[in-house]
Amino acid sequence: MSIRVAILGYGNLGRGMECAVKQNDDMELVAVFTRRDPATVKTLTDVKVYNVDQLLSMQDQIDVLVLCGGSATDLPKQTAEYAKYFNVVDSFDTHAKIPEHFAQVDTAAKEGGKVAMISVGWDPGMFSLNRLYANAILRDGSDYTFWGKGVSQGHSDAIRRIPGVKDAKQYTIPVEAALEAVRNCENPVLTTRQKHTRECFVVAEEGADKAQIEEQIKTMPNYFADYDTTVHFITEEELQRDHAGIPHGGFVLRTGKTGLNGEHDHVIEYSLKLDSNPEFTSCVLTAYARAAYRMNQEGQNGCKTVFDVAPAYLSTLTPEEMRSTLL
Ligand SMILES: NC(=O)C1=CN([C@@H]2O[C@H](COP(=O)(O)OP(=O)(O)OC[C@H]3O[C@@H](n4cnc5c(N)ncnc54)[C@H](OP(=O)(O)O)[C@@H]3O)[C@@H](O)[C@H]2O)C=CC1
Ligand SMILES: N[C@@H](C[C@H]1CC(C(=O)O)=NO1)C(=O)O
Repeated sequence: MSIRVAILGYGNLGRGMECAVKQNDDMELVAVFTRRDPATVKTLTDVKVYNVDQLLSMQDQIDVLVLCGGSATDLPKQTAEYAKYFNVVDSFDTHAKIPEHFAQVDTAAKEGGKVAMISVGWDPGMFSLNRLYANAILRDGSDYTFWGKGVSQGHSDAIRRIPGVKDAKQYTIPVEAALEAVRNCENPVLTTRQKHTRECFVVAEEGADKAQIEEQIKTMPNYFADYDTTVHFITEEELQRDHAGIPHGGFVLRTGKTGLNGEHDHVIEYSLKLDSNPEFTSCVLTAYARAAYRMNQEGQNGCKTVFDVAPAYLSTLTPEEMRSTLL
């Protein structure tokens, strides 16, 4: 029997989920839910679209609800709200607020006897896993994470939530000299500001106060305050013409030493090069949706992160197939 998946929130990630579920023949997409008028939401497939006020009435038709809202303002409310009723997966990526989000979602999921997986994606998500593996293995070392150059969906979403902003895209740009020093095993000590810069392209509403929008972006805690940030105001046409894609990627690196006197240097590197940040992130969400369903079927409940999920839960392979093909 297929795992019945539903989506709440139809934006870049929602469209990515629509594609990702189609690539998994043990799953079916049963519905898309939106806070808007369903008639205004045009999907890629013939999946039915409902307003979110229909969601609870369809509880018995859904095995896993994937929350595709924004981390800045949607997921802090929605994940805990629906974890009481559904197995849920979200991509919450406001790193500084993950402990608080975990606590709220854990209470809700335990109350409902459901599994809730938070902060699933690539960072947080796959990059988190690789930071943990590298740190556990190379005990004497230094960790580094670099993103881009590419479009951060979380940062773009955060800008779009500012009053007076009609649309926006944010590029994260690694400081090449910092990346080179890390790859040369120089083990540099780098501040947040020394690793990345951020460049924003913003379409302002007619008559909006651009100086105030720029100030709100540059001082935004957890997103921009600790970075050197540039803001460009452009037209909707220019945004569509010059910034239509959502590519991204990055590296997790750990450089470390072994030997009784640190005789030998080692570099662990995990990298991603993504044509579509939302479509890749949705593929990660889909694998963890499978895991959430299976873990709940075993009687597990409460909030989980990628650290709590044994890899076998993610795969469609049988244990024998895994042992014969992946070991
Ligand atoms: N952990 C990770 O590695 C990653 C995490 N993310 C997270 O995913 C989040 C979502 O990103 P993304 O999908 O790009 O955000 P979007 O802005 O595209 O969508 C967010 C929500 O906004 C609403 N929305 C979308 N389009 C419109 C529209 N035209 N008019 C009105 N409302 C609209 C939708 O809700 P509704 O349908 O209810 O209106 C949607 O769920 C990011 O904030 C980020 O935090 C993203 C990438 C990687
Ligand atoms: N969560 C990020 C995924 C990566 C990208 C990123 C950044 O560019 O700052 N941080 O983490 C996203 O929303 O795209």
